[in-house]
Amino acid sequence: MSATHRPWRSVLYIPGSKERALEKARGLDVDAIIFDLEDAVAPGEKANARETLAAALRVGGYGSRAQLVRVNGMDTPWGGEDLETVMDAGPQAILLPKVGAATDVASIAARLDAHPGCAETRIWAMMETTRGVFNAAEIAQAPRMGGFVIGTNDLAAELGCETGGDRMPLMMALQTCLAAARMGGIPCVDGVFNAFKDEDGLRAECEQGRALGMDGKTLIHPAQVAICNEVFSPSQAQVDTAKRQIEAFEAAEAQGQGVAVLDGKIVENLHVATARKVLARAGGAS
Ligand SMILES: CC(C)(COP(=O)(O)OP(=O)(O)OC[C@H]1O[C@@H](n2cnc3c(N)ncnc32)[C@H](O)[C@@H]1OP(=O)(O)O)[C@@H](O)C(=O)NCCC(=O)NCCSC(=O)C[C@H](O)C(=O)O
Ligand SMILES: [Mg+2]
Repeated sequence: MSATHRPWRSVLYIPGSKERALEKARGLDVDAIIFDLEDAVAPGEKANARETLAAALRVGGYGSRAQLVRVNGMDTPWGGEDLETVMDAGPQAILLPKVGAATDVASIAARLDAHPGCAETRIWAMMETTRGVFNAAEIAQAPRMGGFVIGTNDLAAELGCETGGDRMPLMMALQTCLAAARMGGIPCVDGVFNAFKDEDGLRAECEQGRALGMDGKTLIHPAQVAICNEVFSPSQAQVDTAKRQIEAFEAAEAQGQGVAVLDGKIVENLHVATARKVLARAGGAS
């Protein structure tokens, strides 16, 4: 399934060091998993996490959930070894932290090009630095680029802004990254909601992310999954309309028409593209 035609509603971080969580994720109703070697893993656990994660990836069992591995930055003592270990597993995607420019991505893409097991591996970018925000458009079009994950914690820390409430201080960064992702034709997944026991707060932030146009949200705890899937899933009425729009357009096309009419409204190519995205968002992992 291509990145643009699959759901990205719920994207769960799992610390690479936690065997129990790695096991539990095989049964969770999430669209994607971020296996984390970066911030969820303490410095003293980095080497152990790398091996624990490599073993879990070899065993597999994550079904149709998309799988991203977040490595440590290449400017840290761990990034290089993370990348070597992860490349040997032939991952679907590598998530780079604190991407500041397209060249950060291009240098990793060149290393993937040289690795025989990584022909299909995509690179995702954590958008969580002010430099990254201002270079978002070029990053979205970097080689092998698969999508953006917003890092609201790092962004807020660098900006020195407050994160609670309506996230107004982050809005320029969120919308800039989202617009760049749309220009590059890649998914954009919102940042985490830290207070994982606050269901109302999570729901409100999911709704805000959906209203902004985010494809989904990153999560830190299994208890956040159901609310996130619910908010980012289209309603049954939206799914039905999307299916009918596609059918109507295909029927019109078969008769040599470029435009269909459904319920008194025109259906053109762009509506069909939106309808297909609605159906993609309605999908789930298994
Ligand atoms: C937040 C946690 C530390 C809480 O852990 P814990 O107290 O162990 O939670 P529970 O006892 O409630 O766990 C219940 C069961 O769920 C499993 N579990 C917990 N978390 C996960 C998970 N993320 N994935 C899969 N399974 C999980 C436990 O193993 C329990 O299972 P069972 O034994 O069957 O009952 C913890 O949730 C956690 O570590 N979360 C991940 C934190 C993380 O990944 N942080 C880094 C990513 S966020 C980030 O970096 C943001 C970004 O970069 C930015 O800048 O914004
Ligand atoms: Mg971060």
